[in-house]
Amino acid sequence: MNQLIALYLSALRQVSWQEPAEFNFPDAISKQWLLEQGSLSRLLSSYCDGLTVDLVHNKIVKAEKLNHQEVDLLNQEPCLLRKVVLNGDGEAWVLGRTLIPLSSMEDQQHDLAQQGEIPLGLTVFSADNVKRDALQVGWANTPQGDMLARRSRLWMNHKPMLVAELFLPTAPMYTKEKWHDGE
Ligand SMILES: C=C(O[C@@H]1C=C(C(=O)O)C=C[C@H]1O)C(=O)O
Repeated sequence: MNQLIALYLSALRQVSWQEPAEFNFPDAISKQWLLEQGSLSRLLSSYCDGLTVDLVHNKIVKAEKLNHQEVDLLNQEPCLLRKVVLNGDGEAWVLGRTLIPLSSMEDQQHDLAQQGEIPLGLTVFSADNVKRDALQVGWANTPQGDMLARRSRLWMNHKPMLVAELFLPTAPMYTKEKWHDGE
């Protein structure tokens, strides 16, 4: 793994997560991005010609490796740990770290362990029953400066996964253009 990505992932793990109602959002645009309820992959796709995924990690972690918050939000059980970089037109925009309990991968239409370089959101949000909850936001203190991050639990067919996302400096969230309206 690229050393910078490893540092970003470590900063993402150390975010002190806050409730959106108590968070001081730097501006309205970042607030809209961080509170997005639909698929982030879809939203990012609307800002570029090609959204691509670099899969940097895709392995099972033991239940004991989860921290207290993760256990509270999921369960104490082994998970698939998936780490990706989402690139818009070749530029690294978002780093994603997802924990998918093994029980959440059972009885799904797709084998999430074989997701590879397809954005997870495209698969999850194609399911009939999708819900997002437990959304929290925060700052990641990285060697390149502070970057916004969020974490939420996605339910796919009533089974949870925990997705943390770090918005890298070139992400469209930080560009000051007007909020994209799909035109
Ligand atoms: C969870 C979503 O999918 C995105 C895709 C990810 C992946 O491919 O691993 C990780 C984080 C997300 O930003 C989404 O689109 O909302």
